[in-house]
Amino acid sequence: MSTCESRLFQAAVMQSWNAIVITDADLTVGGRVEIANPAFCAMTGYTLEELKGQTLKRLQGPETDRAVIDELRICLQEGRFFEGTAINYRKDGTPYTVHWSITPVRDDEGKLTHFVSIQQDISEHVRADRENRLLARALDAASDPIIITDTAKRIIFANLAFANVTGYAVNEVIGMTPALFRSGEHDEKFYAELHTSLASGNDFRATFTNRRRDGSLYHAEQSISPICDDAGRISHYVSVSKDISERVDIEHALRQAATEDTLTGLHNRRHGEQLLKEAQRRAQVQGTPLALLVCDIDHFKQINDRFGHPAGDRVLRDIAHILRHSVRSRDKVMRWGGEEFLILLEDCPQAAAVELAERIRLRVAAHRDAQVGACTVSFGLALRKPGETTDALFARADAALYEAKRNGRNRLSLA
Ligand SMILES: Nc1nc2c(ncn2[C@@H]2O[C@H](COP(=O)(O)OP(=O)(O)OP(=O)(O)O)[C@@H](O)[C@H]2O)c(=O)[nH]1
Repeated sequence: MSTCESRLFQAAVMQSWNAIVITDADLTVGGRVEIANPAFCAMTGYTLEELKGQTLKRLQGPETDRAVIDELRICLQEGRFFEGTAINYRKDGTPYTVHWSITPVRDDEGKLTHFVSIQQDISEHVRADRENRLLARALDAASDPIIITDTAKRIIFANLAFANVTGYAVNEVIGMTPALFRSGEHDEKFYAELHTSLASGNDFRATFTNRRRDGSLYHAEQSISPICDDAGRISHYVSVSKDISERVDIEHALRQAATEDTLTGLHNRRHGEQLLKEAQRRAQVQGTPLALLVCDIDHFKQINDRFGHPAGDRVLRDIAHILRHSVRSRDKVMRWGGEEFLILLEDCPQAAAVELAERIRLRVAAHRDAQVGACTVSFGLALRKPGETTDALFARADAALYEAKRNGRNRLSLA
């Protein structure tokens, strides 16, 4: 090697960020330090003068892993390369975790002359790694579902509670976006609010309806918060949720029980009265037509008497089904009493209401129950007059129904 090259190598060793120490190969005492660069001195706290001629055993201490040292010794004795990690101690007694790679150096005759050890203090890395593992274990132990996503909305962490609630294994959701759990129950406005809130650095809290792996839905009270990096830029989002399906299901059942007729699934009378009042108010304000169609099954008592109550119930359900599937989606069909139904038609002119009643009449007449056979329905139709109350409107529709019954049934009568 030329003098110039030698100078260059020396400069490289001295300026290296990695700690470099070179010992002789006399393993009877343990290899004495010949060269140590400034990074090594800074790491250990010893000066070159203090290290020179000494073995590196002085860096070992109570927590130094004996097994690693034994393996190191065997490797060096056999003149092999060694790589390993152990705890060493600085001059002031503080421990640090060091990673070594030690290369044996031989002379022209192949005789071992030195060992070059390149070392790195990885204490910070080990500490951060331990802390990360502890945090991951803590998140896993949390009973509430937690996920962390990156800015591309990809899931980078999901805890066990999340896996339990969704039915997905943790590794199945890593790399996916939360769109995987979309139920279709939320409109675009909901997601727009979510994105606006998070993009402006605010938390977003809402009750989400999500889809599990098996397709079933669950309800979660979810809080999503942005997490910022050291530069203050949003780098991740953490979502903590609480499965509230049981509560939502109970609330839903209670709401249904309060508003729905159990036999037919139509709006019940109590809820129907409220819907009627709301429709009447809208018609009043907007000046739009409001039609009320009262529909009653003809001779229903005879059906009960001849075929029994269960057959009567079946007919009620079938006719309710026909009514519901004959109207527009915005129309309201209610079970008003035993065999009497009310159809509320907002913004519906008389001709359209008459046409609808006729359509229903024909469909009911065409329907055959295996036991009961065919049955018919009669209608009374009233169109709201300006300023008319719901009671007065209903009374006129009911009177028209009475008229239809009196005139032979299976027909519509106009108020
Ligand atoms: N199966 C069954 N029957 C019911 C239910 N609610 C009321 N009813 C019966 O419906 C029948 C109604 O009889 P009516 O009011 O005399 O009327 P109708 O026999 O249909 O005669 P018209 O209306 O004049 O054609 C009664 O026998 C009630 O007991 C129900 O939920 N299920």
